[in-house]
Amino acid sequence: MSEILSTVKDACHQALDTVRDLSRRAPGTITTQALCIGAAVGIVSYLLLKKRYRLPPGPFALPLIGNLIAMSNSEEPYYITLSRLTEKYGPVITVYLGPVPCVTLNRVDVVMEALVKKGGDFSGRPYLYSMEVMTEGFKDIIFANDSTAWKLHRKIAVQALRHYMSGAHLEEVVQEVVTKAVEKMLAEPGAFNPHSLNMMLMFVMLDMFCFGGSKDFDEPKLVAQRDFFDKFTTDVGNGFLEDIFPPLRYFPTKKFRSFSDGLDEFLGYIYERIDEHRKHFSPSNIRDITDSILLAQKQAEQEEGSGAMQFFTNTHVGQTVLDLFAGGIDTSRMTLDWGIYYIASFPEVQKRMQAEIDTVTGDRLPGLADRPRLQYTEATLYEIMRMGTVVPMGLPHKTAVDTTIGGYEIPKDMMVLINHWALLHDPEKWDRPSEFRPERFLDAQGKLISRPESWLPFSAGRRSCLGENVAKPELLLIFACIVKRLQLSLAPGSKYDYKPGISSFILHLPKPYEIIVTERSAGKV
Ligand code: HEM
Repeated sequence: MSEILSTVKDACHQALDTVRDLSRRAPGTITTQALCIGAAVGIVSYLLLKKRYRLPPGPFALPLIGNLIAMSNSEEPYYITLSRLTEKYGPVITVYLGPVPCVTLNRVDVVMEALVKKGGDFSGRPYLYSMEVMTEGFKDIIFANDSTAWKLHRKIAVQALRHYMSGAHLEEVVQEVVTKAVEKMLAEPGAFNPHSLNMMLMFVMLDMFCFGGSKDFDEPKLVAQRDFFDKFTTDVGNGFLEDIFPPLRYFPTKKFRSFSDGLDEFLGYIYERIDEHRKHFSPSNIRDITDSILLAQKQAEQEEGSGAMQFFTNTHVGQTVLDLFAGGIDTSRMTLDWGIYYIASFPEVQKRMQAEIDTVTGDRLPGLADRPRLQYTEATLYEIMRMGTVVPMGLPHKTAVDTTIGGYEIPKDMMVLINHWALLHDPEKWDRPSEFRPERFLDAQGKLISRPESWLPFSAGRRSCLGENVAKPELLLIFACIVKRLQLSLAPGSKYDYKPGISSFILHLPKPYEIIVTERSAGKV
């Protein structure tokens, strides 16, 4: 009892100090008084929560606003700020997204403790209103909380991807789509920004994987979805006020209304494609990922009966397809933007890739069977992914129980973010982390070393990326086919810059740049 009293006394003293400070700075007005009272209430609750749970330390957070002002600082993305703050607070840092506390993990040992050693404690997803809307009530994989339905759909999606990887599909689709993209690049009259083309390359590719879609880069429906998607990921990456301040859900902001209108169209596109598949579905001819998921739905119905299908409705099917389609496009197209940028910026790396690819493939395009012999090219991909860090703060996790991390107590239902940028740029783990050096992934004989412990772009544990085994060979083949056919260089106006252009918690893109491409004589296949 006396401990609780002294905690309350301490909290009140600290709150009063802050209120006095605020009143001294801007005395008199009603707004100031309201701010002071708000500050006092916020600080008391914050300090009580902190004392009760020994929460990890972190920078001072304003009541209601939390650390949002510091986070929106355009000078430096917040994941880089957090990496610097580890010197003061250590690797586990509490920040406030508005009034919502959130624990960030900024070093590989605490990340592995959370995601692997105590995997079950950290495998939830926090409730986000915008994602509830997007996932039609969390009937998806990516944002669904740890549940029976999530486990089932994750398993089905892994099976669908494995089925797809078992044949020659991946290699054929990559070679065909990259050949089209290369033609488009060569048709550019001079320097051009490859962003839209990169995005379209991934859109066409995922459309073919998921729906056996058209290879046409100018297909109007696909172009419209691509343009929506670009805006959509920027909006989602910056978050919605509706997630933080619930009353706004009844009076949505313009940004939220535009998100929800675009989403209706995007979902319409996905469901239209699935409906077409249902009409021509045959279990003996599985054409693509959608067919694989429809097959799983049919098998579940035969085994369990229609009464047990509440976890496998048509909405679940639509959302699983959406997870693979959108999850696959977004991360890969950002990796492609970074990759083209680095390859064009570092001619000596490009030259080594081309020499390796030419030796291994002669006068044909690279294929999956070449992968073991494309060690330098694979090392370049890993370095692109390290430097590019396309999902810098990962996807949010949530604790399922009261637990601990790095010696701190973390209450149940706490949002937890993994700072992938910090792991991939940790100076304790990487020699000169801001330099682009693929050879850091090779041994003295030029062979790939085993995965460095701080290289976790796909995360780890129960929630780890289920597309890792598709994304790595797919991206390797894309880069290998592009540099086999083309010589890339930065256009005279574009200079290499280590700092990102666009960034948010789930977005990390280079500054807009232009390239010049020419056809290689050794690349004629
Ligand atoms: C460069 C490529 C990619 C990167 C860097 C990447 C990274 C990630 C990361 C960091 C997560 C969050 C893990 C966590 O919560 O701890 C994730 C989750 C996920 N990724 Fe990927 N990903 C990539 C490609 C793909 C592809 C190609 C697909 C599908 C075809 C995919 C599907 C998913 C799904 C469905 C999840 C959610 C898993 C769950 O919540 O259970 N990703 N990815």
